[in-house]
Amino acid sequence: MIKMQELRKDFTVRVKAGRLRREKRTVAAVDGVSLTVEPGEMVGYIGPNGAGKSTTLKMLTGVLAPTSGEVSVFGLTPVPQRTRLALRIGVVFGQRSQLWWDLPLHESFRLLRHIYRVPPAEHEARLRRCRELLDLDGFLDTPVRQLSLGQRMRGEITAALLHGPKVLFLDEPTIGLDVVSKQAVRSFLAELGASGDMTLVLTTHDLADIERLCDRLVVIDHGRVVHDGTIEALHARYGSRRSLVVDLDEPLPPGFALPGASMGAVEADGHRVTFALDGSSAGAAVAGLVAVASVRDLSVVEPDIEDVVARLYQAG
Ligand SMILES: Nc1ncnc2c1ncn2[C@@H]1O[C@H](COP(=O)(O)OP(=O)(O)OP(=O)(O)O)[C@@H](O)[C@H]1O
Repeated sequence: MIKMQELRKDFTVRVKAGRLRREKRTVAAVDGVSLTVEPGEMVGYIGPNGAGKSTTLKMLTGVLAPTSGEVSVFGLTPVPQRTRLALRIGVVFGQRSQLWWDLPLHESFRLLRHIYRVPPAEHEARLRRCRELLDLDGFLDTPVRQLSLGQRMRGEITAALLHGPKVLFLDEPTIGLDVVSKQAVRSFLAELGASGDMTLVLTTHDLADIERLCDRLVVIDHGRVVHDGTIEALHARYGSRRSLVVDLDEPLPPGFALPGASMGAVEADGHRVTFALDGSSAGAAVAGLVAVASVRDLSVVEPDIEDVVARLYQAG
């Protein structure tokens, strides 16, 4: 459905070279990316600032022509076939609005129906679903320029879906949103993805988006793919482990060892101990522990994706 083969985008920039002189330099924003995305996948495309995420999305949606390599979406080449492609994809770029600034939100939706020539019944059905799930009714009559960022983003996502695309590209859909809007957007996208017939590619700096939404994580750095796989695969690659934190009535005896787990931090005079779960399940570790110690409280802590990704960026 989406194919990129050795995709590359160079920009020429002018950089300072001495007090007055400026010289031209070529920056490889995307440096040979090859990826295939199958129908129904939900792909998180992440990377540090300037890694090349937005540039990739712009090439996928026909905004920018690649310097070299190949890109196709539904078998269409985005730049020359941009109009045909636009009928089949939805695009949400935080900084570029597809809404009419001075018109009430519902007027933008009406105009989009005419532009895309969507049959009224289909338009109504899609809009109804978005109104319900994204809770739009409170601000449908408000001019777009008066909407909060979170309200506008909910409007943008609706606008991107009204013509019934099967692929949705989103660039930072939750950036700057308040907690409620963030939650609404995430739940909505999760439901959209769960339907199985929508392909979703999103860039984000918020890894909670990825954990909630994406079954595949592509990490890009300096224009190159440095990881492509599930979040679990990323944890496995970096040796991240779940940990078991226990509060004890009495400290453990000296030299205590728990099979399948290694002891980490010991705090509160030995009354709180953290074990990294190496191989065993949390249940087996807990059973081993309660057999020898009086456990007051415990929790299993999942590995932190922020940590793993930070390590990955550093390695990159
Ligand atoms: N129009 C442009 N002209 C010159 N350089 C550009 C242009 N657009 C992007 N770049 C450069 O290309 C590189 C990749 O930028 P891009 O916006 O794709 O990164 P990003 O991963 O989306 O970053 P961020 O997370 O900060 O949005 C950066 O070095 C950026 O400065």
